[in-house]
Amino acid sequence: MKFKPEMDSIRTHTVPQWYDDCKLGIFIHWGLYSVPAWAYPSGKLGTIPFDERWFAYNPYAEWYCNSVRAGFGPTYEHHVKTYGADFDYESFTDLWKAERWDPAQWAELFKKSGARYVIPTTKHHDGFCLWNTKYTDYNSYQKGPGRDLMKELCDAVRSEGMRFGVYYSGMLNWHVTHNAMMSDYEVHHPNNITNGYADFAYNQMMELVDTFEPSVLWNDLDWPLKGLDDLPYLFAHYYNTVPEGVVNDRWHDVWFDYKTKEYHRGDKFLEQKWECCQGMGLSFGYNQVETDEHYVSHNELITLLIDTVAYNGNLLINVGPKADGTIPEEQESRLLYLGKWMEVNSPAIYSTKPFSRQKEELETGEVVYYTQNDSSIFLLVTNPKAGNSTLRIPEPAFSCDFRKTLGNFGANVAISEGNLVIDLLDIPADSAPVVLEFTK
Ligand SMILES: CC(=O)NC[C@H]1N[C@@H](C)[C@@H](O)[C@@H](O)[C@@H]1O
Repeated sequence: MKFKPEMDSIRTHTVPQWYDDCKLGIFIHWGLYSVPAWAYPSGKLGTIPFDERWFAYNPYAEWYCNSVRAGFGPTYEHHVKTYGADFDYESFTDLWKAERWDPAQWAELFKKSGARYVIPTTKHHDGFCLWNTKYTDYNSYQKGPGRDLMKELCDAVRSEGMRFGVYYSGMLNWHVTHNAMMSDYEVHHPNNITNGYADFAYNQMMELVDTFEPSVLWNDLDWPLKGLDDLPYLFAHYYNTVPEGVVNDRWHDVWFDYKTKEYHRGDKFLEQKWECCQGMGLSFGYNQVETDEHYVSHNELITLLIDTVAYNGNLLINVGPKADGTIPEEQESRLLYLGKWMEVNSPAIYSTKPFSRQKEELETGEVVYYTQNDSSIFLLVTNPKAGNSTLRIPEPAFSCDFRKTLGNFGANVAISEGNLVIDLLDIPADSAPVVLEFTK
C-alpha cells in the first residue's frame, strides 16, 4: 500500500492532474429540505453577521431544520403556518417521493454544461442519508423515495464520462443533536461530538469510499473533534483505494489537497489549488422563494468561472433540485447557456494555468482576464461592448502573435505606442464574454 495511516505519508499526496485541468464541477444539494424548499433570501454568506441575524434568517434552504428550531424568524413562521408547530422535520420523509427523478437526464444536463465532475450531498447537516448505508435506516432507500439515490446518480454520471465525488457533513448531524445552533461557536462545537458519533461519521465515510470509490471526498464545515485521530486512517485508505482521489480542506486543518471558498471570494490563492462553491442564487438547497433576480445572470455565471480559473481555481457551481427530482428552469437555463459558451471557448478554460497577469480593468470599462496553456495565451473580455469597440491594454503582458478569435466575431490587433490595441468587431448586444487566442 502506497499510503500509510500517518500524516508524513499522507503529506506526500499531490493534487492529481485531472482535478487541476477540469475547472468546472456541479455541486448538488438535494435532501429532505428540498420538500419544504423554503428560506428567507436575506443575503450572501459573509454579508450578514454570523449570529442569530444569520441563523434565524438563514438564506440556505438546506438549513430549514435548524431555522425552524430557532423558534422565531421567517422560516419558523412559514413552517408553523404551512405544516403546523407539531410537524417535526423527520416527517418530511413521508412527503419526499422524487417521483419525477431521472438521473440520466441530470447527467446529460451536467455534461452539456461543460462540467467534468459532480459532487452530490450524500448526507447534509440534517443527517438524512441518500444512499443505502448500513449505519442508519434514516436513509433514502429505507424511507422516502425508497431508492439508493447516490448509486443511481453515480452510475449515470460515470456513464456520461464525468467524475463522481461525495459531499458529507462530518461535524453536524441534526438527527443526533436537537438544539438550535444560533452561533458560529455552536456550529463548531455541537454537543453530538461523542466518541460514538465520531465513529459513526468515520464508518460512513469509509463506507462511501468503499461503495463509490469517489474522485473527491468533500467534507463540510469541520470533522468531529473526537475523531481527528481517525483521519490518517481514512485518508490512507482513501488514497490507496482511489489513487487519483482528492480531498478538500474542511477537516479541522488536519490535511487538504485543495482549499475551498464559499460565495465570498476575497483574495485568491493563485499558488495553491482552490475551488469556489456557491449556489446560482443565495441558497444551495432549492428555495421556492427565490426568483430569477436572486440568481446570478447567465453572463455573470460565465464571468464567475473565468474569474475563478484565471486565479488557479475550479468553480463548483451548485444545483438545487426540487423534491420531485426536476431541476428548476432558472438553473437548467444557466447550465445550458454556460455549456453553449464552453463549446466554443473551453480551450481558454480546460487544462489552462494562470498567466503572469490574471485580470485588469480597462479605462473604457471592460474587464479582461488571462489564461494560458503550453502553446497559447488567451485574453477573455467579460463585458464587451455591443457592435464595434476598441480595447487599449497598456504595457501588455505579452507581445506574441494574435492567432484568432474563439467564436464568430471579428478582431484586429496591433501594438501602438506601447499599448496592445484590439478592435472588437460585430459583438452582439448583451454578449457573453469573448475570447482571443494568441500564439506563444
Ligand atoms: C464554510 C462552511 O463550512 N460552510 C458550510 C456550508 N457549506 C455549504 C456548501 C452548504 O452545504 C451549507 O449548507 C453548509 O452549512
